[in-house]
Amino acid sequence: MMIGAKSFLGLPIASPKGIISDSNSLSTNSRSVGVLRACVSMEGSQTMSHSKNGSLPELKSVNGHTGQKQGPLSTVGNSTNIKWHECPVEKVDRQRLLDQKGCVIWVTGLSGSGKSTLACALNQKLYQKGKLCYILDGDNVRHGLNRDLSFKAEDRAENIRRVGEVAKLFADAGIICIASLISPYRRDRDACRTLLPEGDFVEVFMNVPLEVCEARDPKGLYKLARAGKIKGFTGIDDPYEPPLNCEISLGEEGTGTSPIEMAETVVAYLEHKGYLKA
Ligand SMILES: Nc1ncnc2c1ncn2[C@@H]1O[C@H](COP(=O)(O)OS(=O)(=O)O)[C@@H](OP(=O)(O)O)[C@H]1O
Ligand SMILES: Nc1ncnc2c1ncn2[C@@H]1O[C@H](COP(=O)(O)OP(=O)(O)O)[C@@H](O)[C@H]1O
Repeated sequence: MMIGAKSFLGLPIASPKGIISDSNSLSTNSRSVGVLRACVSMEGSQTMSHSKNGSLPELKSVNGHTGQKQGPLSTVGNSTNIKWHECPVEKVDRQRLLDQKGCVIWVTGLSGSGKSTLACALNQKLYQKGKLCYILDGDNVRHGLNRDLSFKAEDRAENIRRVGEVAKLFADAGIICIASLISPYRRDRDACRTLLPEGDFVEVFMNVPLEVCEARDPKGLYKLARAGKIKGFTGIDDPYEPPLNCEISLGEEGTGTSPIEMAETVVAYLEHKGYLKA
């Protein structure tokens, strides 16, 4: 097992290069320091305050530019002559409205490891706390946006890239976006991580052995894969690369065994890192 799992606030988690055990260890952990810095800079750059009558927050930064495209023309990929469009209502303003910070909870693991179940339990827990979440589930996204993609390696990579970009937009909207996909390749997950500010990408590994996933087999897919009726099935005849530096590894001792306990572990992490307030 590549990840050490320890505890913070009495709950075990894995840290990028070892262990986060309590707030004292934050100063020695680069990613955690990054989170703290991000939080400080968010505080420092607030552009909203609540209006005197206590209703909607007021924008401080309105400067009359309400649709101007500024800056030079760019070329990005195959898109030529494009310009970035700024708006005075920014991420920090949306976060103040929602009283939370946008981020991406990236849930990775084998088919049957409990990704969708965790995503749903986590969404419910956060909803009960008045926090806005949205789930991007691999199975669901493949019904629409990614219906053109197969399960060969390059299509899985494109699947992850698109979901990573969409998740980034949700985080920019101030929403806690839960992306639950097998996402079997480290390189693809790491590429999504780099799309987001330090700390805003929380990788959650469903550390459930293949034998357990196969015994669950709720859709009968492992049986079909073993019978050779599905080719390139993750864990059977296609690879899964477990994370080396995830923030949370569920399935470790102390992270809980039920979906609700696992969701509580993730909520405690988000609370500890300051994502459940603006
Ligand atoms: N060959 C193969 N390998 C793995 N999974 C397969 C395959 N074919 C179909 N399925 C079903 O597709 C679901 C996984 O989709 P994802 O988008 O999460 O996969 S990936 O991230 O692109 O690898 C996965 O859902 P989960 O069981 O929820 O993980 C399966 O239902
Ligand atoms: N923590 C858990 N403990 C026991 N069974 C679970 C747990 N989480 C999910 N399951 C069960 O495992 C099966 C697969 O869960 P699912 O969330 O669909 O996995 P995935 O999305 O990774 O394919 C389902 O039958 C689900 O009820």
